[in-house]
Amino acid sequence: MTLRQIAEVSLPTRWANFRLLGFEGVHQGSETGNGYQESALALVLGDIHNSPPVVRIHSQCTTGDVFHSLRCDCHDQLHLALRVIAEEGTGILLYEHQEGRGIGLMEKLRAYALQERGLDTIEANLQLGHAADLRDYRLPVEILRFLKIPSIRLMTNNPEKIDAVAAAGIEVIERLSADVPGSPYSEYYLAVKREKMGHISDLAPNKVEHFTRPDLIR
Ligand SMILES: Nc1nc2c(ncn2[C@@H]2O[C@H](COP(=O)(O)OP(=O)(O)OP(=O)(O)O)[C@@H](O)[C@H]2O)c(=O)[nH]1
Ligand SMILES: [Zn+2]
Repeated sequence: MTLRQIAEVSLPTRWANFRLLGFEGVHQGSETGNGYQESALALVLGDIHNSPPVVRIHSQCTTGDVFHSLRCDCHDQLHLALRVIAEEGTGILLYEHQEGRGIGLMEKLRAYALQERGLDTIEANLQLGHAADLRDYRLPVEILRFLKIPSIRLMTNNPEKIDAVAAAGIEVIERLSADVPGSPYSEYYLAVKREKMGHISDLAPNKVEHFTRPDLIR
């Protein structure tokens, strides 16, 4: 992958005055010559080279991030990460555009519709012909390399993110919990992440079997 920095600007927010860096990653084509491009944002605060910074790799979730959907925990996780980085005075939030665990927004809506008919998040993806999780973390890892970050404190409950960062040679010296309180609308979704996707969580209220129907309360 070839990484290109697009621009660096100031981004004052309610939490802190971040530096916002845009990046484009160009994946070289295979023998067919079909390459593709993806983009990501890095919100950077403070001196990230003084000690291993807090890093959050956040996957785009339009429904949660923009519209504050209660079906998932994304909105609260995004705010938690920005707040913790502001409190630490230093850190990096990487916002990558693999919406819907990589299937895209329209396919995620199709998956939501299937969930309203009783499937869980994994079953819905599979029914649509997708893997349970299509994401890879090459672009965020390349950005960390570009920023010359050898070791980090990673905020996540997803073991795959920890493994992807470590496999790329960036040391994860600490995992910070990404737990946020759920809602009645997200309980089932969170239980499936814990029990079927191996996500780590200190909040373990209900088991998947406890639910007689998906997380949708009409
Ligand atoms: N396909 C699909 N994607 C979903 C669904 N609900 C949320 N997402 C997407 O899931 C992504 C967030 O991933 P999560 O599995 O919630 O959490 P994570 O990023 O893997 O793990 P953490 O670092 O602990 O937050 C975002 O891209 C959301 O758009 C769903 O029901 N189906
Ligand atoms: Zn979400």
